[in-house]
Amino acid sequence: REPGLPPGPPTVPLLGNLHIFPTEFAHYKFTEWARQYGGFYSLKVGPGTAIVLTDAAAVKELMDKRSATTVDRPPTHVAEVVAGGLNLVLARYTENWRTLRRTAHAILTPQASARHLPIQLAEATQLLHDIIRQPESFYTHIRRYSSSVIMSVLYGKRAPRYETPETTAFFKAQHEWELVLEPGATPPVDLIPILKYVPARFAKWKRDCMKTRKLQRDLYFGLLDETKERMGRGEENGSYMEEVLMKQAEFGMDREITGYLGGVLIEGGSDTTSSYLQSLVMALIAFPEAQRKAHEEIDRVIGQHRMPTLDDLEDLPYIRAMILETHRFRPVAPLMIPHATLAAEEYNGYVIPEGATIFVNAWGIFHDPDLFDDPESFNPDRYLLTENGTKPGVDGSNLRPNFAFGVGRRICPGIHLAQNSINLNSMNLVWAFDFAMDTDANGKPIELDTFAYQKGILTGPLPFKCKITPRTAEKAEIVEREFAEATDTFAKFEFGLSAEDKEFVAQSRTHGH
Ligand code: HEM
Repeated sequence: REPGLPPGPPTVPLLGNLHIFPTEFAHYKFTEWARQYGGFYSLKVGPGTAIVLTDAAAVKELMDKRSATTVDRPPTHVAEVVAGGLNLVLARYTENWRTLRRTAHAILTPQASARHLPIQLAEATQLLHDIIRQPESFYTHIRRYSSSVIMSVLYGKRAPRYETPETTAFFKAQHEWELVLEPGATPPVDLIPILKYVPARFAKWKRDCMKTRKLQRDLYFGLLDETKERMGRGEENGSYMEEVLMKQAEFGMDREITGYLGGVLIEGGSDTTSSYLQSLVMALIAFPEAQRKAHEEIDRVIGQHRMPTLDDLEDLPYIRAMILETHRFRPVAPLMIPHATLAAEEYNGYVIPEGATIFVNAWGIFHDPDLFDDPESFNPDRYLLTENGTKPGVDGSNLRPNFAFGVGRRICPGIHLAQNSINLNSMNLVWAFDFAMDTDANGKPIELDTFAYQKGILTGPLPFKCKITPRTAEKAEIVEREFAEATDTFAKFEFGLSAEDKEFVAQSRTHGH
């Protein structure tokens, strides 16, 4: 460790801390180290340096205030090979990133996101309808919901079933993408660049990258061309990619970059929202007292005879607190997405070198016992006591309610669309259902493992079993009625459906009536 760097675990020659660098669930190890070395420490990764921030004041200063220097991402050779540097999430600070970001920002404003509420509402009703019919498949129903919303919003084309071909193609491409991005899936090409030049026939990782590239391109450009053709026929339905295509010149987007913008937004929008909602269900089961309070509030404010609407949220402080608590309890991106520095910075008397990777340890901050009372408990009440859920008397002003969505110039551009989905579905799920642990053959409840999560930089619960029952017969009827009434909204997004999807739609509508 060079002099001037913040402290960190002892290093060994050449490797630095590489031999102890966690390859999965890194946020747990990073948090353990934070309790030992403090909220601002360094790790040596071979010749490179990584800084881990587990201190909200340091995050605010370095990531938000000095975001002009901390806006970069570390080099990821795999992302270069697979997406030609055009993946907005992983792109370095380049002209292409700026173009992608500007366009994403322009089409994802709060006002623009509000225009997509009708399809979000309709899809959220289908989610309740699907869970009523097949409660045991709630996990995939939630995944279908988020994938269908993002496809509808971007390309004006929905996914009535989990098995809808575009959804299946996306999940397949995404799975391959996650595999090649997994630490250890490739030799350390970013540390030892010469490895990039091994011919593909000797390097399986290169062939895997090319396979992923093809899967992504087939899907992204297929959807883009379909949107263009639909516009050519005069069948616009107000989707985001229509807007991008119309303003391509104004946004400075060519075909290549436009295709990847759509693709990365499907990626960013699908499993993040579904992981969040799956975590919420898990938390409500594991912490029945929180569920009881949420039920009590929603019964009191909404009553039994109508579904909640987004406007109701204002009158539902406990539900709002529950929504924030879910972001804290199980953040979808526990280490956010690593940033990197464009120039050296100084902080607290230490140096952060140019090109250092910066991990914002959201997990470690959200689970810090000095900030949060009993951080391992799911307890929405903490957000009724203070704005950021911190213990009364502790300074929580370096946090903010949208902290789980990232920092500085890289903050999630999908935040408004995502938060609308989260708000709507959180209210709906609590209003409609009782959630309980599954029982064994003797009727004994089977405890949930609330740490059974997927590996990866974005994470959500592994599939789990539980019992979901509609709270009243009347509520189940209201859902069926609303679902039937959403037919016209759905119809605008149901073009080019496969024969199976058409059949499914016809059947579920009859059922709805
Ligand atoms: C529960 C929902 C979501 C959560 C918690 C979430 C969280 C995050 C986080 C933590 C980051 C990294 C920010 C950083 O590097 O500082 C991020 C980036 C990003 N998110 Fe989201 N996100 C969600 C939904 C969405 C949706 C719906 C979209 C698309 C419509 C989206 C698109 C993106 C993109 C494109 C980036 C990369 C931005 C960049 O690097 O400039 N996300 N998100």
